[in-house]
Amino acid sequence: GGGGGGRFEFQSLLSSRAPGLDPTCTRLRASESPVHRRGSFPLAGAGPSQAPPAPLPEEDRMDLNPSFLGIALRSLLAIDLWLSKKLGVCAGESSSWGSMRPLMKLLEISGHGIPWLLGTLYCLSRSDSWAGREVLMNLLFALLLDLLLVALIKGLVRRRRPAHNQMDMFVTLSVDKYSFPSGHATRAALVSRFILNHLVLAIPLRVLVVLWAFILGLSRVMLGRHNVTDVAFGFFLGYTQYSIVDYCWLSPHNAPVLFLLWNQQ
Ligand SMILES: CC(C)=CCC/C(C)=C/CC/C(C)=C/CC/C(C)=C/COP(=O)(O)O
Repeated sequence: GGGGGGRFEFQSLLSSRAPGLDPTCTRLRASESPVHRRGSFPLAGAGPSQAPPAPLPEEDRMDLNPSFLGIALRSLLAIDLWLSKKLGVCAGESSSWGSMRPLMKLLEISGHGIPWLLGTLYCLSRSDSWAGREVLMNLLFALLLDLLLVALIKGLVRRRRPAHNQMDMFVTLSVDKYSFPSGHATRAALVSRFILNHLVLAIPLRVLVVLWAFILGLSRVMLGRHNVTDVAFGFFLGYTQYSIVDYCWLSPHNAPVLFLLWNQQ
């Protein structure tokens, strides 16, 4: 509104902030906005001596000054969605790189939980040395920990997979309808760090392991399964999981029962 009434309304909103409200941002209460107040204008009787109004429920407020962190997160999210859409070049058969889709799906299977779990169990059953069994037992523990943590975070965050994803994945768990974090990216980082630390490999093979992890992560975005941030956080989580496994390293000294039980198989 124009004139003194309008100016007074503006001042009263700034100076009579309710003590319970966030002091870092000016909140405009919906019921006090000029739109809602149209009937009660001008505020001649509502002077500064009047007691501050009681805070309204959260849903009745509007942030005029979102925090720097909020703006940064929203911007990151917008860039994430835009970049992920641009990189999703194998999301469908008719996409620009649609002919590469079968290769990307082969990569997908190379990082799937089932081949890794079954492969580890098979090697454990064939291993005839204590040292080999110890490493494989820890790899099994790492893979199971990974499945558990990823399922937990996916269930908590519940971020939907990108709209351009086709849900045609090989055996999934119910939480795999969610995309944050990428289970393939966590496994890629975890398993490659594990292999690099526990297998003696020639340099070209070590490079190949790192390349596999990186390309597997990239293929998740190219297939349209994930946004870039799902994969980036997946790599971080998988890398950290290895540190947890290394810290809790199972051995015949700290987990004798586990090793004895396995030996009786
Ligand atoms: C064999 C043993 C000891 C236990 C089995 C444990 C178990 C529940 C295995 C399930 C494996 C499974 C179906 C994993 C899902 C892998 C997957 C599709 C992840 C999704 O990856 P994302 O990158 O799309 O997030």
